[in-house]
Amino acid sequence: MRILILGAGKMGSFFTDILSFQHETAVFDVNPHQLRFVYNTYRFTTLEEIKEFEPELVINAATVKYTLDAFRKVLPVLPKDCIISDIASVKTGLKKFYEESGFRYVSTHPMFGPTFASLNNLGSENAIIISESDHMGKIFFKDLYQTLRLNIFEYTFDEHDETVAYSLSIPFVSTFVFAAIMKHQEAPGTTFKKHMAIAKGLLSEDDYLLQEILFNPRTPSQVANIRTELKRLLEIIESKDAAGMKAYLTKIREKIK
Ligand SMILES: NC(=O)c1ccc[n+]([C@@H]2O[C@H](COP(=O)([O-])OP(=O)(O)OC[C@H]3O[C@@H](n4cnc5c(N)ncnc54)[C@H](O)[C@@H]3O)[C@@H](O)[C@H]2O)c1
Ligand SMILES: O=C(O)C(=O)C[C@]1(C(=O)O)C=C[C@@H](O)C=C1
Repeated sequence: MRILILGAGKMGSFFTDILSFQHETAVFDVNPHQLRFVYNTYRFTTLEEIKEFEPELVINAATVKYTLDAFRKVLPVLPKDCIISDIASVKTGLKKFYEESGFRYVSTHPMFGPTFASLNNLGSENAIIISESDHMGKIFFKDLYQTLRLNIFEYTFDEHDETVAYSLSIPFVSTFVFAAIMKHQEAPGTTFKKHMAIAKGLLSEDDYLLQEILFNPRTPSQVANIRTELKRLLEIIESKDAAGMKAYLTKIREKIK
């Protein structure tokens, strides 16, 4: 299959890497320097090259802020039967865009990235496939993700946004709060070091990616739960309420079972 990948960043180079052995791949990036890090693939910098390549599938791995721009730029040079796809962490605006595009589409979200996951062992990682997607497109990504041993879940666009509002924003916000009150530690303990590693990894991610995950309309109510729990915890701590503490620990241990 002829596959065009938009964006030669963290995820684009990963997808190029895994697809280039079985498919004819090409990578297009607006920043030609990024193309130095992709191998065994065509490296495109112009729309003419894309047109000539006649891709059958496009995987949009451009910076999340530019997902729609990247599509809009290449759509005019794609064959009409090409399937377009994205792997964006935030699906805002995509459903409408796809429906109006006239192209078959498939939207998925690999719930991992190179910051924390080991990309050569993804057996404990997950991927979401959006159920509104085209049948053939879904089959392609199901096969690919199965080959990577990922656990696959099928959600609608709405269910995806709801899940992400919880499963990304809660750890993100907890980590931001940890970082916000951070003081340099000369002799940190193990738990501190683990939190610190997460904070450093997370804060190395693209600002816009972090922002868009938190600006998901469903996020504020999730973050408000953190405030409620912190208030309760502070009451227990300030009043040295041993029974309250025990009950609280029992409650939260149940939660993580
Ligand atoms: N990083 C992660 O952990 C992760 C995980 C899952 C999904 N995603 C999603 O993958 C996508 C890419 O994220 P990333 O972390 O690889 O980003 P990245 O910043 O590492 O790379 C993005 C690349 O896109 C290029 N680009 C920008 N505009 C472009 C355009 N119009 N056309 C072509 N290329 C363009 C940039 O030059 C850059 O090389 C995003 O949609 C993100 O939400 C990221
Ligand atoms: O970079 C990583 O390894 C991640 O874990 C990335 C992570 C996450 O924080 O869970 C961040 C954004 C995604 O869309 C999916 C996963």
